Amino acid sequence: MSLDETVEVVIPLVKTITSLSFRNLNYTVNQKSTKKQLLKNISGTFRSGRLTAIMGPSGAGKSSLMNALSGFKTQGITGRILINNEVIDRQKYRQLVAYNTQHVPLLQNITVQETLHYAADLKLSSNVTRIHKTKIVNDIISLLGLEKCAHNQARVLSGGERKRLSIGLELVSNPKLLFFDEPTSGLDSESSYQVVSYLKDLAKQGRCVVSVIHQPSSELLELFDDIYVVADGRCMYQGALEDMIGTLAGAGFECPQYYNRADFAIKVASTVNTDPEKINSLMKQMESISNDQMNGFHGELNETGSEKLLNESSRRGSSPQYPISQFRQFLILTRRTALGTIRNLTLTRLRFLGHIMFGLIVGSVFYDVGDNGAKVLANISCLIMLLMFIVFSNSMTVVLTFPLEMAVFVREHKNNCYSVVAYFLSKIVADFPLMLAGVTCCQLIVYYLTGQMNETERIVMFWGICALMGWTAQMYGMVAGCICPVEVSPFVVPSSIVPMVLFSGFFIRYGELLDVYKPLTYVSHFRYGFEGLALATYGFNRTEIGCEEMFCYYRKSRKVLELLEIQNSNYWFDVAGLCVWIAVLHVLLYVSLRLRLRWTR
Ligand SMILES: Nc1ncnc2c1ncn2[C@@H]1O[C@H](COP(=O)(O)OP(=O)(O)OP(=O)(O)O)[C@@H](O)[C@H]1O
Repeated sequence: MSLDETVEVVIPLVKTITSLSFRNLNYTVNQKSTKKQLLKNISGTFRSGRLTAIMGPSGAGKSSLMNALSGFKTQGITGRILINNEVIDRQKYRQLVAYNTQHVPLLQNITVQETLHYAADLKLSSNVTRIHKTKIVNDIISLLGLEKCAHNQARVLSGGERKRLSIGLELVSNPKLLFFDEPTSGLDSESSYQVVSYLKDLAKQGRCVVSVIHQPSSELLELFDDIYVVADGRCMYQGALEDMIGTLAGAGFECPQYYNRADFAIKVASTVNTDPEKINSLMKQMESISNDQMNGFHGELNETGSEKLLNESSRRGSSPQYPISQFRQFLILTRRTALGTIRNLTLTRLRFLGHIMFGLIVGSVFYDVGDNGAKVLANISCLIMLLMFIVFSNSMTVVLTFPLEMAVFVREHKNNCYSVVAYFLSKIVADFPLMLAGVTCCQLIVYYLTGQMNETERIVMFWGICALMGWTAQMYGMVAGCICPVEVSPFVVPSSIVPMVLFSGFFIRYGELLDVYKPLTYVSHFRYGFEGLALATYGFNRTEIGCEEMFCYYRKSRKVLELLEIQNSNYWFDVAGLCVWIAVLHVLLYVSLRLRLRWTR
């Protein structure tokens, strides 16, 4: 943990949560050369069994408070978070909390029911039976009124349905603490009322439910028990809804008759800079209430036996980080990714048919050039074309689909659903077969239509290089999709691949390069791919090339190898070069996933 990460999260060892308190929370971010304080020594308490609304003007720090309390952000945050006045470790805290952010990313091609099932598989212990999980999922579907769309894929859901599904995802593990960031944004008044009613039901069942709410109608506001108003990163009011107007009036802010109470509170909070004296005294009053509450809880807990609870929890020992083993996580994620890929019919079909179409087009353009001494240059061009297609098609499709999956990965990993290793391995395994199938079809069509040598060893060697290039390209796309923002990666991938093509040995030979560029040929995976294909085609004791003309300059394959300056090259060296590339890209992908999580801390 870095030095500035001094949040002391006290994760309770107790089964029943009665209160979540936070003391002197500060949240500071670096902005250019300065530091900006988003939360300023803010304190408060949320009780279970009650639905609490966090309100405040835009930019007051509501989402920042949620991010800090949910543990989704840890960098730059200091202070204490206590549950039942006990300090708990971060790991346990994350297991108790569910955080529904404003925009929950969903896997587009998975249905509502499947999404909840996968969440149950990942979040519930493997001791929970399949039947029990199905019951939990069905209960959530009916609780949230999702029966009508249970078999719809996420991409066709309405805004309200998406919202309810995202809430359902948090309910699967029956968390004790639930945070929602504007769960009604984008919903009509009726859907908003429904969603907040669900939240109220959840709170009534004994959970601690806190929701940021933006300008609620009077009817919606009535559903909340407690209100927490944030103004400029500080607490301006906390307490019961019915006491709010009285408290504000006591501080000199009189609410006009028939005025919406939420609007009035936000209006008062907006005067934080214009009427600082009155607001400051209100904030001081709230701070002293917070202190009193903390002291009160401390007494309460001592009386009701927090010691007993602590002893009980230590007997139970510390719980593992994830509800299921990493191997099971890997299996579930692989299944889910594969299902998503198969369901993405447009892209999957396009990708597969694209390979076949390309094979047919290139094969017919370069028809029968493989064993023709007069068309050697055309055959070599065909090889580089094939490689370019394999690389661009496999890297670009991944680069466009990966970022959305990344958003899901970040959310689920932060929710303690699975490890980075499990996700990393599942991603590699699940995407591999489609790539291999496409590349195999494409290269076989090209190989036969262009009339290359019909020798098993050559066919296998040719296929091996194409498969390794496809694998390299796919990994390359994943790394770029993981590190770069989605607006940048479609540019980064082609523009970084083109220089590799330049040093492949096709456009300019090794001997013709300036000395300064020569080392780059060892870095270019196109060099290994192109050289490997050329050797599989013309190397390995291939002596004569067919010739239908009177004279063919490239009658001997040795001449072709000399033309390309690869007469002394070794096919297995090229295979090794590509394997090194693949290994490095795997390491890079793992590091990028970790970096991605770090950037969102
Ligand atoms: N990473 C960041 N770097 C710099 N400033 C930030 C960062 N995150 C948030 N802010 C700023 O902090 C302030 C509080 O942001 P926050 O999102 O918590 O406000 P909010 O009350 O949730 O607003 P809204 O109701 O508009 O969503 C805003 O002025 C915002 O611009």
